[in-house]
Amino acid sequence: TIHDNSSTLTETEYDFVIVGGGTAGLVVANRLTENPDISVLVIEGGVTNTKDALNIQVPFFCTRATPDTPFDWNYTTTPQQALLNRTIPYRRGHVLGGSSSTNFLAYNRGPADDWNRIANFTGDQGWSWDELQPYILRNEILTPPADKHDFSNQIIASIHGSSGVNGDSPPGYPTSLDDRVIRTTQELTDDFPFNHDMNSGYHLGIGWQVSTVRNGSRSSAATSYLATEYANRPNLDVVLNTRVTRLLAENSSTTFKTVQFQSESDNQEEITARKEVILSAGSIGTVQVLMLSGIGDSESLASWGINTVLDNPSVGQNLTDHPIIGQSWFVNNTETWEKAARNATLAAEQLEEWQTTRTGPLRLTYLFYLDALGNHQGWLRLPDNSSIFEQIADPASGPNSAHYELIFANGLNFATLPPTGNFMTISSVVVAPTSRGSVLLNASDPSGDPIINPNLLGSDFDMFTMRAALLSARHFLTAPVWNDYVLSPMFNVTTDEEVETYIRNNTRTIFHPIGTAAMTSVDAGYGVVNPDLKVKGAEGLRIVDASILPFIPAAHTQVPVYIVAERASDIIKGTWGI
Ligand SMILES: Cc1cc2nc3c(=O)[nH]c(=O)nc-3n(C[C@H](O)[C@H](O)[C@H](O)COP(=O)(O)OP(=O)(O)OC[C@H]3O[C@@H](n4cnc5c(N)ncnc54)[C@H](O)[C@@H]3O)c2cc1C
Repeated sequence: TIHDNSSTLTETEYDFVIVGGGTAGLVVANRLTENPDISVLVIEGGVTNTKDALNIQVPFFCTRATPDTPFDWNYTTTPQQALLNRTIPYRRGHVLGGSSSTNFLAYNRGPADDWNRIANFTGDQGWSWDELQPYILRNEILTPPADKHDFSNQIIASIHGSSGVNGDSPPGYPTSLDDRVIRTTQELTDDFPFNHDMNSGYHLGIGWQVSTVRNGSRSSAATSYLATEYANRPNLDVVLNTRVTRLLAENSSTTFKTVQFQSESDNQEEITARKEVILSAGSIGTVQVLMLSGIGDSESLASWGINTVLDNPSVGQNLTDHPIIGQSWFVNNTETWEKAARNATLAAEQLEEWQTTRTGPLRLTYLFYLDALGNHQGWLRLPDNSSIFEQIADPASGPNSAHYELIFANGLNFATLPPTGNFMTISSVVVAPTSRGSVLLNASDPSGDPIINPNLLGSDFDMFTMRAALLSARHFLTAPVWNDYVLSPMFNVTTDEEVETYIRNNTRTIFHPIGTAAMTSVDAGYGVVNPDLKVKGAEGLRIVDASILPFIPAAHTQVPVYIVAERASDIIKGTWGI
């Protein structure tokens, strides 16, 4: 049952209490309640995903779901040193389904070596690519694209899940870029080879993007893992609009089975887990709850007026994220996003088409501004002889893992659309960054917004790679097939100095924070959780969300989180024999 607030909850104890009804939390809730004898409560701070939710449901409207909406926590970063001290909105889903309800829908499993590195680093081969295959398939149900076209030359259906929970599909509507992107992989094959399916474990090259879209609408953890048939389970309660404030340790021990939350009337109430509390509040929320509960670096906790229950300096450190920048060009084509963006009647017709048939351009994960996704992605490496490798060892997880990504979009992705002109945009993303940031509490208001510093482009490698990725996007457009299409760059950014200034002025985040409660081997001496995701030094407490990833995948992060949550559910079932 889904409750709007805690006043309608009748139980005060559940077998498991899950903090955060987001991407990971709803997977675990679903899997644990497959056993009718096990009771689960999910406590979600955000709002329902079904009211006023067009911006969540329509794939094309994904950039409107956040920021500055009730669906977002509306965080802001600290001034980013490498970005001329700019602060950046740091979007996080504040809604059932968490960030899977507000993200930009790209489906990426990451390269095999990303998972193998985690397995080797943690000493648990269960995290290896091969051993994770059943969990990858358990998550996914590949569905036909909205326009029902034959997609056999776009992705390899046989490597995708066909009986999982979370729907995805290849692009549902063709764009005028599609043929040209594919022709480029023929004209510049050495630099931009075609990859028939980037989710095979080998992701290098340019390929067709899969998105978490089912029947033309967003598929989120809320629409899939908490579909009506699951939400109706008598052993599952989900309470919305209820923020967890901290966990309480049992009489001066380090057993954390009681969750304190803020009720609608603003009282602090408590609920207890008979077996375990599972923190799934995401890379920001999870470590904030840990620190408010006295789990963290003791000196920092003292400075915030919080008694230390479990000293662990790793909590909130190791924040890793993907920086992104876009470049746009004027193009010789009127079939771009600008067409509907400048024509309210057409936009209304397209919305009507989506509402009646779930097809048409709105099916696309087109973004009206900021970061753009389109029908293709590319995963690419710096040349082996790049000068930066004289300074640092290759930070990618292996020789088949990308350093950067290109994303191709059929329009302009800036907030203010000029009155004339049609555009295309290629976004460049550093996907193997070496800079690390942190999430800390705010000394003047520890339970208010945390201090988030993703430290974007905070290393020489990241800056070097961003520059190379930006130039790579330009190189892509030197293929002859673009000659009659690309008219001129939107901005004249030519000299080394201009490129650097452009990067520092325009880089943002693609919202993939991970690593703040990192998983390490049992005897590592640092890190926050063990390979079974139990919090080091604590009893009754596990973490299942993006925060446990020790390294950032060279991938958009929702599918890695789904994979972690599927395996975690099995680990938890194993612990309790359920
Ligand atoms: C704007 C945006 C675009 C993105 N685009 C993509 C993309 O295209 N493809 C992709 O793969 N990934 C994308 N991502 C990243 C991906 O969505 C996330 O990595 C993933 O969803 C994180 O899952 P999670 O379970 O760790 O956290 P979340 O899904 O964010 O879940 C955390 C949940 O906990 C709740 N919560 C937090 N604190 C508390 C508290 N104290 N009490 C109660 N509840 C709490 C939150 O409200 C939220 O529901 C994007 C993310 C964003 C924000």
